[in-house]
Amino acid sequence: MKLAQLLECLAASEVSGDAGIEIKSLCYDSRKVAPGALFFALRGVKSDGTEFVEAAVKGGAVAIVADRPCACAGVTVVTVPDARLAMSLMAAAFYGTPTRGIPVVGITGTNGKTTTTYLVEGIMEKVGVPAAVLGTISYRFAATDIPAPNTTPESVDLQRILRELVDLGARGAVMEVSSHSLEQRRADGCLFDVALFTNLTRDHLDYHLDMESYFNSKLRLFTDLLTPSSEKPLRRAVVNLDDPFGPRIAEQASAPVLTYSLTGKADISVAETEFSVDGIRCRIETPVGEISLASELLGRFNLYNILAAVGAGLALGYSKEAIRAGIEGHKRVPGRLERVESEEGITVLVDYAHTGDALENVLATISELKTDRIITIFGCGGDRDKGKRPVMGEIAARYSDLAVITSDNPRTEDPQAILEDVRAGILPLGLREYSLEELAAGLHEKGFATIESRRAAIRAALLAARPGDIVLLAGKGHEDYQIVGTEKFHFDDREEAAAALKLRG
Ligand SMILES: CC(=O)N[C@H]1[C@@H](OP(=O)(O)OP(=O)(O)OC[C@H]2O[C@@H](n3ccc(=O)[nH]c3=O)[C@H](O)[C@@H]2O)O[C@H](CO)[C@@H](O)[C@@H]1O[C@H](C)C(=O)N[C@@H](C)C(=O)N[C@H](CCC(=O)O)C(=O)O
Ligand SMILES: Nc1ncnc2c1ncn2[C@@H]1O[C@H](COP(=O)(O)OP(=O)(O)OP(=O)(O)O)[C@@H](O)[C@H]1O
Repeated sequence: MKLAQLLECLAASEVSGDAGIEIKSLCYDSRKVAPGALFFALRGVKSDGTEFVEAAVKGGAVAIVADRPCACAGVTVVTVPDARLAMSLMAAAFYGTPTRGIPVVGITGTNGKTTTTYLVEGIMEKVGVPAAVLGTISYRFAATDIPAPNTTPESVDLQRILRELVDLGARGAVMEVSSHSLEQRRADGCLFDVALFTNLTRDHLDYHLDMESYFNSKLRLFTDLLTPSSEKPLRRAVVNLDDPFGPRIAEQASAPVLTYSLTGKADISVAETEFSVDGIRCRIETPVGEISLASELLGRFNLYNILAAVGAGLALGYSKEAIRAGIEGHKRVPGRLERVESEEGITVLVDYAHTGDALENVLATISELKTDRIITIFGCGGDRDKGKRPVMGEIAARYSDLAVITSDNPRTEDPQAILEDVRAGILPLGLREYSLEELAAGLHEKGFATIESRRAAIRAALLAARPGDIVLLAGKGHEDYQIVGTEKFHFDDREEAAAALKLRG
């Protein structure tokens, strides 16, 4: 494609050099540049892309886009007000705007994005719209499953992947849109029909600095994303009114809003609910009538995800029947309260919760289900935030009949030292501390244990469990590895739990 053609999608640009040159690829990293590429010099957290212009040209770049003066002999230089925004819009144009003409749902929020994307995918499937799904777990469509280094890929990668999946037959798209990506304008260039807000809790403040900036990043999905053309502005916003930030999003959204709530007045609300270890049964009131459904998803926060998906389905104009069937038949969400089959009536759940907040959230949800005892196996990563260790210890012990502290990617730290940091949060509770041998003899009173090997911990916990108990394996979720030192070993909580259940005989 000619550079001049690509420039048509930008409102402002200044070109020095030949705009008639052919652009063969787009690139934002000089280490990956190919001959004929257009190189975007981006401002980064660690470095400044303009420092790599020479390297990019050496690698074959034929033109540069930058938002600061950046002279480079022999290549065309395009100066724009915002290089990241220009990159998004030009990437969409380069890949033929893959989101044009298909329904596209963008989901943002601190929690619930992954689960909600899977539910919306299920609904789309029921109306004959096979959808591409992009998020934390992978970027996928049909048999194509591309590993996801980021929740929302960089715009050049995002548009390329969307093009690939649409060419494979995707007729819709459901995307998790992270706050980082909104701040860095990775999603401008996507034509969203529906923007959905789940919730906003404290997270990522190392990057966004304060809650207000974090909120403002999320808000961009509902207000001022730019697209290569104005052909399809946002059609509908779907907003969780129970979150304190929800009403602010609803007020400022640029499209008509569909609200949902579990506790108050909203367009979508719940008339009846029943939570159990088998799932959720509920009767949902919507502007087009009631939807009664049963889902295998567990707990209150998944009811929020269901309401969000109902909102997306209604916003797209789908029937109540398709919405019900899509949610009831949804696919397993890897590592999000994912069940491991047990024939003995023990509910074994694998969840990705690896922060204090997430762990408390999951445990509070599980506690609402009618069960016997709760056993939690968890750990904290090495070479990462040490402050959360005692906090997670205290939370796990408070909610559980048995909390088993174990390893979760110790990396280059001494695993025992990490376990000690977690244990320090439990000791003040004065609970009984079980040794491995004592645990083998049975769990007689509330307590905790410290078992360094995650495999041994899972086995000990599952041997101590009895029918009616819930056993939560927290932290790893869909991850299938354990990092010890600098080595990565295969380790999958779901496989380990299945093997441990077999040992019960
Ligand atoms: C903190 C953050 O978001 N970083 C993003 C940022 O990287 P950076 O600022 O560190 O880049 P940098 O190293 O300073 O380099 C600046 C520029 O020079 C380029 N460069 C650098 C070195 C070189 O030799 N040559 C070269 O061209 C880099 O490719 C970059 O374009 O700009 C890069 C290019 O746009 C992004 O790829 C990168 O995302 C990294 C991969 C990342 O991990 N981001 C995470 C935090 C993220 O986005 N997470 C969210 C989900 C969060 C959640 O919900 O959990 C996500 O959507 O995944
Ligand atoms: N609506 C919700 N509110 C609060 N917590 C939730 C909600 N939905 C899921 N969770 C829990 O939060 C964690 C993340 O869930 P999920 O993966 O669906 O969200 P996410 O926004 O995609 O987060 P991530 O990008 O970290 O995967 C899991 O531990 C899950 O059990």
